[in-house]
Amino acid sequence: MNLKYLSGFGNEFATEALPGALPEGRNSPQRCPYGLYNEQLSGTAFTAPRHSNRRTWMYRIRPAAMHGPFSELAHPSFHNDFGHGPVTPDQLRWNPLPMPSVPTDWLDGLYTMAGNGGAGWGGLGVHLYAANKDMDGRYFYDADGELLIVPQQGRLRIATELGTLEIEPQEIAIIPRGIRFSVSLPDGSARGYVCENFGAMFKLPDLGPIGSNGLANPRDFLTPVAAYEDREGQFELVGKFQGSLWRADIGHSPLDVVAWHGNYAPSKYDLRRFNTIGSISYDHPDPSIFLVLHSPSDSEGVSNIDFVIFPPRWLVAQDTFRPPWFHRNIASEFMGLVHGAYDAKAEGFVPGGSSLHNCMSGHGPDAATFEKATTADLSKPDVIKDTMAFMFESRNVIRPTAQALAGGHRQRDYQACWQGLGKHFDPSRR
Ligand SMILES: O=C(O)Cc1cc(O)ccc1O
Ligand SMILES: [Fe+2]
Repeated sequence: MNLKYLSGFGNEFATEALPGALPEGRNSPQRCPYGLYNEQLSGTAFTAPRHSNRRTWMYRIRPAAMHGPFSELAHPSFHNDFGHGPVTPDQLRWNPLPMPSVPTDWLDGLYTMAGNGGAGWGGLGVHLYAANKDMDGRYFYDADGELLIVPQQGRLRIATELGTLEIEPQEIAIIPRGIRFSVSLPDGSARGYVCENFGAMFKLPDLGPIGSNGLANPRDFLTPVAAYEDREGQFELVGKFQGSLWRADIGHSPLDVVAWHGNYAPSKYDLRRFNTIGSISYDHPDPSIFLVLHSPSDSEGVSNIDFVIFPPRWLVAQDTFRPPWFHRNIASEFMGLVHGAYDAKAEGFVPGGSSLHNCMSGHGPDAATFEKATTADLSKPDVIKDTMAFMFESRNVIRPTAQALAGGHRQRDYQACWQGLGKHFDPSRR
């Protein structure tokens, strides 16, 4: 099936899977076309300013209220328990999660690595997934946060209330809080990362002196057209609410929206479309130049989450150490690698792997990268090809979970990558 999309970031979209299913000139007619129910889904306060107000009107076969009672659902590895006690300032790194050895769907395959805050007070959850089974007859929604899904291996077909989107590695999907969806795996298995955003919805950054184009361009965000399932059976609805999972029986597919209009909708974006901007004179700019999306906080210029990528690009800066510099930040950085190699790490940071450098913990290029970059011939440009790393950066410390710290995929020798850095200081030589 060829999927159809509407183009634009946060636009007012209108789409119908049956002609005339969207009422004209009003949202709540006495009777909706085709015997549908209407329902509003609000993602922001009713009175939020117009430029940030997000809501969608759905015309559906049955209202979302129709399901059995919820009971708590145990999940061994997906949660928002980021701990309260001491947290190590160590630099941390992990290998990819092993693929499951038993049939595991996307929801069951979620594994929480780190996070801060929670539903209602902002922050983020950082999760991995590794799955090998479709969520057949299972539907999920997250009442706690918006989901930014970053596949690393295998495509995801995400059937949502508002239509179906498919993403492959180097693409991302954004699923707004509360939207119900079900994930299937066209390649049979899949692995990747999820950022659960407890704060303000992701938006495109202002461009300042860059001008009116550049970085992620709004027209490259794609939202699915309306598509509905008219399907009855013994299905399961799983909700994430206040950090816990809840399940309810549901006798029909909740993906039964025949038409909708509004600006609160899932979207996808191909990271390869990012218009990368960098230095063409000297020095390595701050990584904010690679900002794709951010979740703002109440303090101007300080993000709840910055989603930053490190895409293929040319490095031409003169008299410059071209890779990322050594640094310590007020912000905390969780990184993942979707494809290829990352320019600050010669080895050890592998596709599907993760690293965490928290507030004020020193980090930067490993010894091999430092050696290479300080002796490189700068008369020629370097081209960084076949790479796609990303960072979830947060204003608050990203606390690793107990399972991530104890996990078999943790690289306990990570700090060794800096121990080979030689002492080059010589007071007699400038
Ligand atoms: O730590 C990292 O590798 C990410 C990063 C990259 C960069 O170019 C500058 C700062 C920064 O935190
Ligand atoms: Fe960093």
